[in-house]
Amino acid sequence: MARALLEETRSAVAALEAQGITPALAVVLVGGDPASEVYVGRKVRECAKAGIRSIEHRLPTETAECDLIALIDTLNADPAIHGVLIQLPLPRHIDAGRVLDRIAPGKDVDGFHPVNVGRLSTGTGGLVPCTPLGIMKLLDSVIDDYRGLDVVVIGKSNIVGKPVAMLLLEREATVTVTHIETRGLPDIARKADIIVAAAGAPHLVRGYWVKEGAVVIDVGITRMTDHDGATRIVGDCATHELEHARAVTPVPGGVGPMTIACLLANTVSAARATLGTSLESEPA
Ligand SMILES: Nc1nc(=O)c2c([nH]1)NC[C@@H]1CN(c3ccc(C(=O)N[C@@H](CCC(=O)O)C(=O)O)cc3)C=[N+]21
Repeated sequence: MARALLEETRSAVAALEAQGITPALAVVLVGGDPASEVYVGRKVRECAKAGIRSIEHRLPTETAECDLIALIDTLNADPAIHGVLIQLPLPRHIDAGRVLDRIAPGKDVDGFHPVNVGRLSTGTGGLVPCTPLGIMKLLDSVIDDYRGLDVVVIGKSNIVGKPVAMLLLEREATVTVTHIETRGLPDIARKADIIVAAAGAPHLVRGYWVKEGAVVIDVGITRMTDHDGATRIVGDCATHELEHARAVTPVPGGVGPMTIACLLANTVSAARATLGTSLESEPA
């Protein structure tokens, strides 16, 4: 599915090119967190394949918050840049909230700006966070009517848990948002037609938590080191115990690649949205 979405995005990029717009994504990485390096590398590579121009800004860990803000202002003001992504986590001395608030909402391809969060919670458009968007596309491939379905979201993050709950509510599912402090989680989960596991707790969701025929989305990506020193990525679900589920997303190779494909799709949406406005704001 991620490959198909990237293919669609490539066509959409070509169509925009024909109208004189090359979609461009600025990716800002502060510090050298190894996982972030991997993700940013992947984003930049996929952009190239899709024909999206990507501009990497790598700043040292000790970058002052005001300098990062100044960079965001520059990117906001640059009409050739359509998307701005600040890779998280940021170093501790930087207030991530203040930084994300500074991104122009129309360029906020992560959908983390309060304006986009508000739009999502009122169902009034805006840019939607990439992981929740990818999760909905995955779910849409097996579910066509969400009305009245019981969904249990495990995890209450601003990046996954809360926004995916909003999207599912919009489809009139009955959504229960839980987290690691929730009491009786296995019993709550067992009622679900759909489980979205986004707690960042490896193999949290066991076989007996999952109802026969449920659809399970595994958002976890915990890096583990084996006895032999090899690293592997472990999800939030004990997938080998979920043979009775209707469908389970794999880790790796499930939600992660969809997240990146949706980031590119959001960049194209942001670029397309400038078409109407830039014509109106240009002097005749
Ligand atoms: N501003 C911002 N936006 C993000 O969207 C964002 C972020 N910061 N910080 C970190 C998280 C994490 N995230 C992932 C994206 C793709 C994979 C992915 O493609 N994973 C592969 C495996 C990758 C690997 O080998 O490590 C997979 O699941 O198959 C994983 C994680 C985006 N994030």
